[in-house]
Amino acid sequence: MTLEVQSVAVQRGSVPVLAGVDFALPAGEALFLRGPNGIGKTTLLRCIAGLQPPLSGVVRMANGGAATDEIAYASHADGVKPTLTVAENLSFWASVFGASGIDAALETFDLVELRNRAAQNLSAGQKRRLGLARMLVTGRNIWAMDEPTVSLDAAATANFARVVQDHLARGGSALIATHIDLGFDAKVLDLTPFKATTENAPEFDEAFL
Ligand SMILES: Nc1ncnc2c1ncn2[C@@H]1O[C@H](COP(=O)(O)OP(=O)(O)OP(=O)(O)O)[C@@H](O)[C@H]1O
Repeated sequence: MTLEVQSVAVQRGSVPVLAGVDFALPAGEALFLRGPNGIGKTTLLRCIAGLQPPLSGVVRMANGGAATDEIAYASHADGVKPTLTVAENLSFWASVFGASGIDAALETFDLVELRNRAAQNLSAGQKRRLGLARMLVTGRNIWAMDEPTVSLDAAATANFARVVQDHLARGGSALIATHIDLGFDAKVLDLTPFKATTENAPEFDEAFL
């Protein structure tokens, strides 16, 4: 269950952002994506999650399967439906992914007392916890997460780190764009050297600009 990213180039708004990104993410491991603001962490995660195609290169499972069938993606925007309650949001996602049961996810992210509150009435940190609880109910093996600890307090951040480590111990994997130290060891990929230039983004038509 290894995710392979091979020679991937990505663009945003028709402008090449990264080129030549290569890594493998085996089961049981996490990889932290780092780099300065605007380097392309979000763009790369969106590509790996299947929300936009790569300019070139390949994202796939080592066993030949489709990566998009294995990945659950938590974006900046949380993917939370504002008018549904906490429980309804999680039940909705459980049904989308064919999983059953939301109780463990509610407990894990300290959402039990908030289960009947509309998501639009949650605080920023509570909403973020709901977005992360969604990862659990998908039943997916690979969690791709973009700045998952934004708005979380210290206790919730530590809890999130434990949840990810439990996920890894069960054979899952995690690809996490984060500027903070989550307090557990994982490989780090600094994207700075992969910043696209017109030389290493050969499919970019400069005359288009
Ligand atoms: N909708 C858009 N249209 C055009 N360009 C965009 C769009 N969204 C982002 N960009 C640009 O694409 C580049 C990569 O942005 P991206 O959000 O992937 O970076 P990031 O590494 O995740 O940044 P941060 O650390 O600030 O979250 C940036 O230069 C950004 O300004």
